Amino acid sequence: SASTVALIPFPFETKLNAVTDDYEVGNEALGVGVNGKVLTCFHRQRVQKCALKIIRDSAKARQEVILHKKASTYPNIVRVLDIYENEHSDHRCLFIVMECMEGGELFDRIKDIGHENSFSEHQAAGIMRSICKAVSHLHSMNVAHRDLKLENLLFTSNEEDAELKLTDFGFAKECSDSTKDLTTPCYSPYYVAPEVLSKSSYDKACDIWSLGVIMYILLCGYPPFCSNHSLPISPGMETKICTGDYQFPEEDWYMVSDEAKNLIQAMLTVEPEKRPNIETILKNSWLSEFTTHVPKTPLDTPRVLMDKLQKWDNVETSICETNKYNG
Ligand SMILES: c1cc2nc(N[C@H]3CCCNC3)c3c(n2n1)NCC3
Repeated sequence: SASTVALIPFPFETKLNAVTDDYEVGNEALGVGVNGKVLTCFHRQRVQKCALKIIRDSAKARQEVILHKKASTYPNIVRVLDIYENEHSDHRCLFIVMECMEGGELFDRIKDIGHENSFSEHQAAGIMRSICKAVSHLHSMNVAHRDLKLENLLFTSNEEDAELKLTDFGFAKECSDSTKDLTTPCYSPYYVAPEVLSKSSYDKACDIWSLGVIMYILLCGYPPFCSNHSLPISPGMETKICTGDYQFPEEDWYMVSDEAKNLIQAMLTVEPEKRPNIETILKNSWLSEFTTHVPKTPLDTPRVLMDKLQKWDNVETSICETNKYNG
């Protein structure tokens, strides 16, 4: 059965004693993710509040833990403090102890801001810069996150100057460098299939698309692609995504700068091979000079449209296969 499949060993020290030896586990659920819940926990000696994510042990779970731990030394990534391998309700589980992000999800901060005060293009640029820095760290170590969304971006505190960090590596994947290293002996050029040559480098490109969707939502409060009825995804919506069919409705976008719109358009390029990479994105003037350059025009985030923005937990959205573009 799956549980007897040989599991890849961890390339770092994990703890085999009970997590409750060292932490008192709170019963407050901080959040619920695709593959596990997040609780509060308190270190008994250090008297430090942390976040605890419990996932059932499997090859996929180990991949998530290994990649998150590897990335967690970077500033804009949620820090992993301890990993425990424990039995839990007679299943082998992995307990990931992380720094507790007291400010909650970016998703909720946008909804709150939508109802309280204006949310400036300047603030949106600051947020995008933090997210792009996290993504550039990941891409520099050839890891694609593949699940960039407002729910996976968390603030360290509720203060104005809180830091924004990326979490949830359940879909993350090591991917070969975008400039395909044709010398690696993993395939013979005569026999290599097109998807082998192209697929892996597109994992990073899919992160850039998600950044475009996040930036669009930050600036107006609703997503560029949504299904007309309340279903999470619909054939009409999938067509709009695959053909890059979205608009900047004048009534919500007239006060947004052209630089911002041009940057979104670049990130929402349908062909992955034509999409700019994260280094190019970070050099964009809207991001690099946002301290002086980006206008501070207040956006009146549309309140009525905020309801369109919903959490899509546990929805397997059908992503357009890259080979549709090759057709
Ligand atoms: C570390 C990790 C973490 N994850 C959290 N929530 C997760 C739940 C699943 C979707 N991504 C975010 C929350 C947190 N923290 N802190 N604090 C408040 C909510």
